Amino acid sequence: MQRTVFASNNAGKVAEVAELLRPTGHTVIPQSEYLVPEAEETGLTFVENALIKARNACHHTSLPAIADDSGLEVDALQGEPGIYSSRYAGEHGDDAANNSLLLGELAGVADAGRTARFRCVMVYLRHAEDPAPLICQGVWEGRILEAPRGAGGFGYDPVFWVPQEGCSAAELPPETKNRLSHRGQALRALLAALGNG
Ligand SMILES: O=c1nc[nH]c2c1ncn2[C@H]1C[C@H](O)[C@@H](COP(=O)(O)OP(=O)(O)OP(=O)(O)O)O1
Ligand SMILES: [Mg+2]
Repeated sequence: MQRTVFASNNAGKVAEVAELLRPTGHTVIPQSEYLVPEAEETGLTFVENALIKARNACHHTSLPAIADDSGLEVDALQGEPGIYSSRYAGEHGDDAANNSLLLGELAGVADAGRTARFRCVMVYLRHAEDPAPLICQGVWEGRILEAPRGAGGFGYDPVFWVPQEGCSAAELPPETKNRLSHRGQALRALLAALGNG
C-alpha cells in the first residue's frame, strides 16, 4: 500500500486514520495535498458514496485511494440520518447544527429508545477503473445522549454515549476511540484484506 491517497476532506477522519496506520508503517496522503476537487455524494448507500469518493481521488491523482463513507443510524428515527449524516441540518459538515437538530428530534424519547450506531464503509481502489474494489465495514453501537458531552473527536461524538466506557465518544482518548470505533474496525479489516493485517 504505497503512496495511497485518503479521499476525505474531514480533518477528524484524516487524524484517526493516520493514527491507526502509524504502527503499520503505512501512510496515506490526504486528498487536499493533491487539490482533489470534492466529489458529489450522489449514492444511495455508504458503499456507493465511498466508491464515488475513492474513484474521484484515483482519477485526479493516478494513485490508489482509500475512502471512508460513514454516518449515524438512530433507531427512533428509522435509521436517519444515515448516509445523510453530514447534511442532516442542511449545510454539509455543520456538526453543531446537526447535533442540535438530532437532539431536538429525540426530545422526549426515553433512554431505552435512544439506541444508535455509527457505521463506516471503507473502500480501496487500486485505480479509477478498478473492477474489484476492497470493501470493508465497521459498526459501533451506542445511545444518543440528551445533551452534548466532551470536546474531543468530531461530528456526532459529543452526543454518542459509549456504554462500555461510560462516557461520550468525545470524552474518549483518541486511542480508545480508534480501538472501538466503526472506523477502526473497518480500517483494520481493510488492512487485513490487503495482506497487511
Ligand atoms: O467517528 C465519528 N464520530 C462522529 N461523527 C461521525 C463519525 N464518523 C462519521 N461521523 C459523522 C460525521 C458526518 O456528519 C458523517 C460522515 O459523512 P461523510 O460524508 O462520510 O464524511 P464527511 O463529509 O465529513 O467527509 P468526506 O466525505 O470528505 O470523507 O457522519
Ligand atoms: Mg462527505
